[in-house]
Amino acid sequence: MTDLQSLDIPPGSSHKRPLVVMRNVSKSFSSGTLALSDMSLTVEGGEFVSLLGPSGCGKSTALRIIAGLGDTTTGTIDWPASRINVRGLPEGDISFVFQEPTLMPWQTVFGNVYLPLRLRGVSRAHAADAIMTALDTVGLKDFAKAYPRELSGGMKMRVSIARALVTKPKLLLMDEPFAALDEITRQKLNDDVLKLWRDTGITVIFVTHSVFESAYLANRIVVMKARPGRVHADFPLQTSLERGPLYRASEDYRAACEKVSAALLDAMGGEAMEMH
Ligand SMILES: Nc1ncnc2c1ncn2[C@@H]1O[C@H](COP(=O)(O)OP(=O)(O)OP(=O)(O)O)[C@@H](O)[C@H]1O
Repeated sequence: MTDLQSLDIPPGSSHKRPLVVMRNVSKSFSSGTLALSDMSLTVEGGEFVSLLGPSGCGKSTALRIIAGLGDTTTGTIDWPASRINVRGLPEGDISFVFQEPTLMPWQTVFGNVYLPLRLRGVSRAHAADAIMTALDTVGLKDFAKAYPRELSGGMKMRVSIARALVTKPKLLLMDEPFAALDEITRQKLNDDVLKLWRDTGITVIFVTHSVFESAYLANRIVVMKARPGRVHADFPLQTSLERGPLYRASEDYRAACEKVSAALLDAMGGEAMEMH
């Protein structure tokens, strides 16, 4: 095992400047709901951060604000390592994967993955290599001509991930992407995302309700507290094991689940919590 692997840091990742810095962000909706209050979070290049917390604590709101899909009421989002466009966003550097795969049923897998490049004016012929590489990354190279209706739920989610990767983003934002899938498919996709993270050095912020999923995936856990949403705990999860079947059966993983679970329980003020 190399030194990098033992530190659980993917090769090729940059640790010089933070990728994104969220400073004292508050968000009020017109309904009067204060969804986030004074939230600060700095994410370094190459991290796999899991954002975890009780329902309604503002996880999706925080992720959407980072993606530029919603404004802050107060506070700032900075991108020290990126070139910023006129909208204040490192547009090409961010991709978002939602809970639903949101594929266009009338388009093939290839056509669905092409969408972000089509929106940038790239011709189909010029985009073809990037599309096939993204499909290869998620194991769907042989399904380029298939339509979404021919795919299982897990395969549709893979297409959604390929579509997010086709622009080669630095930061992948994932909002409970596997919550609707069965447990075996979810575990398989967890392994696929880990492989992707290790192979590419991409930075991931992954929202989940699941203690088990966050303890399996992340090398940093950020637990949020509700009403109003804010960061309650922020800690690293390190292991000398590569995340995979051995890790899933290990004492390190059991201890990680316990640690994450205790932090979540604390964020919920000791309310009864079901582990899932
Ligand atoms: N567009 C909106 N308009 C008004 N209120 C909103 C809007 N979006 C979210 N909220 C409210 O903001 C708070 C935070 O919501 P958010 O969806 O970010 O939480 P969450 O932690 O992602 O929840 P969950 O885990 O249930 O998905 C909630 O009280 C929610 O009702």
